[in-house]
Amino acid sequence: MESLSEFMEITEGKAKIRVPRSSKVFYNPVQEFNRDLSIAVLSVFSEIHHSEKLKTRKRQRSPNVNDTIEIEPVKLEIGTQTELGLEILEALAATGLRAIRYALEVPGVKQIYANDISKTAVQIMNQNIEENNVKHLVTSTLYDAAHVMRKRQFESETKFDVVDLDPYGCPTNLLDPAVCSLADNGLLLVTCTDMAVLAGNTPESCYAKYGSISLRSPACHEMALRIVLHTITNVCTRYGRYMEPLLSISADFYIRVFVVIRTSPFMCKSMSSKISTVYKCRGCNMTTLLPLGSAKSDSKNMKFTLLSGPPVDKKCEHCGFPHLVGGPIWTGPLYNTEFLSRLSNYMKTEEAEKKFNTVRRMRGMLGMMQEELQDIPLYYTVPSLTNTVHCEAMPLRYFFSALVGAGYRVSSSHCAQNSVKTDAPQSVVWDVIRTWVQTHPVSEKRLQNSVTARSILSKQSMTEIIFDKKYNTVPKSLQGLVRYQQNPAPYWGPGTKGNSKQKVILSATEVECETDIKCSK
Ligand SMILES: C[S@@+](CC[C@H](N)C(=O)[O-])C[C@H]1O[C@@H](n2cnc3c(N)ncnc32)[C@H](O)[C@@H]1O
Ligand SMILES: [Zn+2]
Repeated sequence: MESLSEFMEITEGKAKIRVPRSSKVFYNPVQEFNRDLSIAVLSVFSEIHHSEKLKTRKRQRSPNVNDTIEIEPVKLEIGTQTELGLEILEALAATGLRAIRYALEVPGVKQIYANDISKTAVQIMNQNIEENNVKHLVTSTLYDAAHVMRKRQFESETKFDVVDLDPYGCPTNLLDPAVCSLADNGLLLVTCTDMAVLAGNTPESCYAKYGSISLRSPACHEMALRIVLHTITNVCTRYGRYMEPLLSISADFYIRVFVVIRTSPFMCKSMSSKISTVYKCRGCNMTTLLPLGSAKSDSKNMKFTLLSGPPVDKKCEHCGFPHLVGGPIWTGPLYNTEFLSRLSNYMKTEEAEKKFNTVRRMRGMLGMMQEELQDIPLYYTVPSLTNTVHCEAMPLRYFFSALVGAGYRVSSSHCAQNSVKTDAPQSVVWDVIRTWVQTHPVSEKRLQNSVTARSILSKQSMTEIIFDKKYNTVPKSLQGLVRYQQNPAPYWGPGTKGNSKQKVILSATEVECETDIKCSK
């Protein structure tokens, strides 16, 4: 062990921890947002979990009580052991910071298990647990994470209520034991930092790790989320279980999903209708989805059918280029709307205001998620559309107003600035661009050099498009909130094994959007 002078003290939330200056053990300050959000999610989840447990207990004690049993909300305590509280595994705990913060900040905890495979990490973790006075709530272990989870699955009477996987890079080798060690209605929290793989730089590695081909596209960050949700679904269904996302977030250099794991062999079968293959045009980037199956229910039964494909012609109807095939990806919802609204209500409280350094960013992100069209997977970005035809940039609000005026629904995505989700057909999206080009013409030279632009612009617009310069894409409720984090902090990026020095990119500034178009730093 290093001497005390070789440690630096870090305060985050209610925890004060020591990390060796040599930084053999991982501490990434940029992940504070990730940890804050996890604490907020767990706080809300803990309340729901607790009242479910109380209901189950009441039912067991008096079996004749019906399903509509009412439970008075109980104020759960923080920092003391709650009998029916959460049993949480932090499988890759490093310095123990996250686990200690869970103990000091999440209400209704029964026990937290903080595990790491590194001996040095566990030594430092033990010291941190002691100094934060949470020995009664946090137990450390020095094992391979898979071993801890399998041991729980096979040797314990109860399973974990929460499993948190926060690895360097890819978590998929731990998903099977994680799913098997979770109780029914338990919560799985997963971080993935291998964004290059998930965003389409190495589709073959993505297939090897996640069982899905990633594609480079403007919507690659949402596609990354959907690849991971597909992978978790795929693991779950092997065990007669399925997952339901409470929250899925793309932030900074990583993604993080919070999914509830439930058991139902019947629901497992219907998952094929929520997983789709992706066809992406090589020329104009338009993406078309083909679900693996269809599940429709009448009043009595669920009917499963196979679908015919492909959903696109050999050549793209807009630009004539062929398609790349990617996926499969999850095409069900990214969020549970009821949970989102409970979480954002919690975020508005004074308690949250005092507790989290990153509260403004969390509010902004959650607000955006609540606005997002849940039934529309993937998004366009306006710069990518205008770049495809080489025309002048178009403000996001013009694009929104054109689609709304033509009778379609629109929203942004929290994953990317200038993003547009819409139920408008692809041809209408191009009609907006065609109409824009009428007053913002593309140079003849550029047209000559781009087959894609020529093909798209040679067609007549079939939709009446009106641009409303005054349209505001940011609802009043979200104005003044931090929506997209643009300039990350020094040492921004995921850590790597055995090296805690990260890429240095720009300075730390939050971006606040009063309107949708320009974000001032
Ligand atoms: C990204 S860090 C965890 C950071 C921590 N969750 C936090 O929020 O501060 C990853 C940790 O996983 C540990 N690790 C890597 N492979 C492991 C395995 N198979 N089992 C347990 N721990 C492992 C590493 O030693 C490292 O401390
Ligand atoms: Zn095309």
